[in-house]
Amino acid sequence: MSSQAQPTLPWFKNVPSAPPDPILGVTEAFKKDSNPKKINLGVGAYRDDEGKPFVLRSVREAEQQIVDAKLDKEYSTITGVPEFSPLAAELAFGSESKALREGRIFTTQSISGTGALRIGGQFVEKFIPSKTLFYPTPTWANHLPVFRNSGLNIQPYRYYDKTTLGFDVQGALEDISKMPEGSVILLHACAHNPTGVDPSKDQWKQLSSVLKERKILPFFDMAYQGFASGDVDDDAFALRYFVEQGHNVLVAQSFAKNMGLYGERVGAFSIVCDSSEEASRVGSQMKIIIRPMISMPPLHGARIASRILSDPKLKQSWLEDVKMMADRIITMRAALKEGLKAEGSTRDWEHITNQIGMFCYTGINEEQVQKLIKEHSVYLTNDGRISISGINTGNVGYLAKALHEVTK
Ligand SMILES: Cc1ncc(COP(=O)(O)O)c(C=O)c1O
Repeated sequence: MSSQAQPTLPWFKNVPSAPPDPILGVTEAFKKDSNPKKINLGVGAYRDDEGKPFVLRSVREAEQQIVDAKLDKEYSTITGVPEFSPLAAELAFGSESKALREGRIFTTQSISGTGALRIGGQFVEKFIPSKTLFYPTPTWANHLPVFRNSGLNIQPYRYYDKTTLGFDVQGALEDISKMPEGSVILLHACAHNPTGVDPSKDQWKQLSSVLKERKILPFFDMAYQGFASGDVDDDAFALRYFVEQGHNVLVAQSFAKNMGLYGERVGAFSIVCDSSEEASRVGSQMKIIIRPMISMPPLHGARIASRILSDPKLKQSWLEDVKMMADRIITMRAALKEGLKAEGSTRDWEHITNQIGMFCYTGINEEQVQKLIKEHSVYLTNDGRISISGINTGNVGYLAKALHEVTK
């Protein structure tokens, strides 16, 4: 110990205040606003047409079954939910998946999508020598600290073209051509957050072939399976195609949005290997990554998801609700675009309905965002991203008016 050591008491006097989280900070500001017309377009948790949290019928029913079966007896004996990982893997990779049948995929329960990304990041840090992960620009704000805190060197690649408001395929391919062999690339499996812009099927095929040639390892973040098209299998196209093409991939899955289980933190992390023996080795390492982080995953939410995925009736009801939620988002996108037209806006708002999924990149600048917040009590992130889940038939007219006011 140095003799120059600072006095230790009081212990925390040098701890500075941290800046608010860019997304959760929006909700904090929203809560403080007393305007009855205020709208929260920050967080992407699904809301019904009255702006209330939505509990899926399948979730209610599965929860009742769990209570009736008195599964609480197992609370002190089980480590994680044994049937959950195979069911999650089947949802992601498809029941027809050859890799799955061959036992080449290791899957483990995780603390929702974020926890899956984090343990995946840690695995990359430990076993992929380059320790470098390329992320699309822009990407979900939390990706950066998740991977940085996993000890990775993170680098951007071009994804969104602000002039075409679409996927910058040329920019992405050019950047991929310069990625060092052995790097990892983060891909949003569907419903890219925040842009709502996904590659087309042909562009996915092109990406698959280029990434394979360049020897880049794909890490899929699948936080919105079902929210892009309303169909969970269609939304898994890119991931399943890559696996069919022989890629080894890492996958983070979240059930927060598509089952409305945000608070239960239900997720899974998978690695597609070359053999079942390799999957078993990889799995043994994942276990020792997870143990000191969370020891073991929680039961309740994963039990709900397992029941839904294994009971044909519950699964059908769930798939219908996924479709309903995705359709409501499409309807609200159209209503917002129509509302802006009705206000007399002459701006091009076509991208509102061209984009897919929970989020819409409005294309408005930071000054306009601040005006929306301060003058209209409409809350959103600084980059102009709005969560469609915060829009409903009751507030879409007010929102269109406010958006027109700040952009005319
Ligand atoms: C792109 C993306 N990935 C991952 C997540 C993680 O979500 P969760 O940890 O709530 O499952 C989110 C949530 O907003 C997201 O938008």
